[in-house]
Amino acid sequence: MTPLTQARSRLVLGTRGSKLAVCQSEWVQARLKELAPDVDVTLRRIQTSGDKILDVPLAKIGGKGLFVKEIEEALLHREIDLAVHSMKDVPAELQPGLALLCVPRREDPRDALISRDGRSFKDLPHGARIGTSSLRRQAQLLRVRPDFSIEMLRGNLDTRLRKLREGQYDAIVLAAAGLRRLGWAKEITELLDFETCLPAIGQGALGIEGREDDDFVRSLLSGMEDRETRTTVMAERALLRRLQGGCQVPIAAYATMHGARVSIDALVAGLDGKEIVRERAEGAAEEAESLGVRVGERVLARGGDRILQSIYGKA
Ligand SMILES: NCc1[nH]cc(CCC(=O)O)c1CC(=O)O
Repeated sequence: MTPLTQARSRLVLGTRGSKLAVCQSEWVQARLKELAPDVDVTLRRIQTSGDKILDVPLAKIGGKGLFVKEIEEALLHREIDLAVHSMKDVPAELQPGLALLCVPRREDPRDALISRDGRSFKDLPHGARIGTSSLRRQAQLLRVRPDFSIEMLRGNLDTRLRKLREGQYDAIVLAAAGLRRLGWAKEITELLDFETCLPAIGQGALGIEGREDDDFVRSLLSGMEDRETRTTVMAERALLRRLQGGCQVPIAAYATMHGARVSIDALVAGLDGKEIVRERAEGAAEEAESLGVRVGERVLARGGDRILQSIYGKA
């Protein structure tokens, strides 16, 4: 092994500064303390451009990469040794030389409705003001409740909840996983089922990124790896790469595993945000490898090509 991948007694874990990012990073730090008590892991906060630019929807400023660019640079410059991401914020492709060294067990992937007066989704008044900047959430909510008035909402979870409490919205939609990790599950009015709102790719899952040749960190993290989460999230991300999705084209997908079979529910909102294509792509992965199931033509052909046609007009 090269010197830089040898055992080290100190590691630096890079994290964004949001409450959720720090909470997720501290959880990994605590798990590493259990798994490797002799290794000292310190957190280093790194502000990303996605954290700085808060006054426009992500779709307009370049999407997911804004939450990881500066962190990946710190990894490549060896300023940090690992970083904890929400998988839904990780672009389809990582920077060369970097890898997801660990994918722990997934939290609840569903979206959650938080309404100001506790009213459920179906009881929200006609024309209710719903706070979300996610095209994926917007397209699916309007399909069921075209009367809703969707209004932009960005910022960290605490900011979004504050804006709701201040009366700027009748309800907002957030990922249940983030609320649960912060101990705010009591804020949830209703968990939205997959028929109403299919999750973002990777929603509820964490990914721990590091240098792909860092066998030491990879071995430390192996005790936190969850094979089923890795396989299903990799299947969703393979679909993301095939559909070249991102914030601009609202894609939702959720993969489940039954033995060695992986099935993916995928949804792509038409470019006008109105037409919804919902397909269920069934497919048997010859083997669900630890690096993630191969999302072969068979899986996509059963559903993906119709999805591709809905976006690009071609298989
Ligand atoms: N950039 C927003 C973001 N990234 C990850 C989560 C939630 C945590 C997760 O999905 O694991 C959230 C908040 C939200 O969508 O409500």
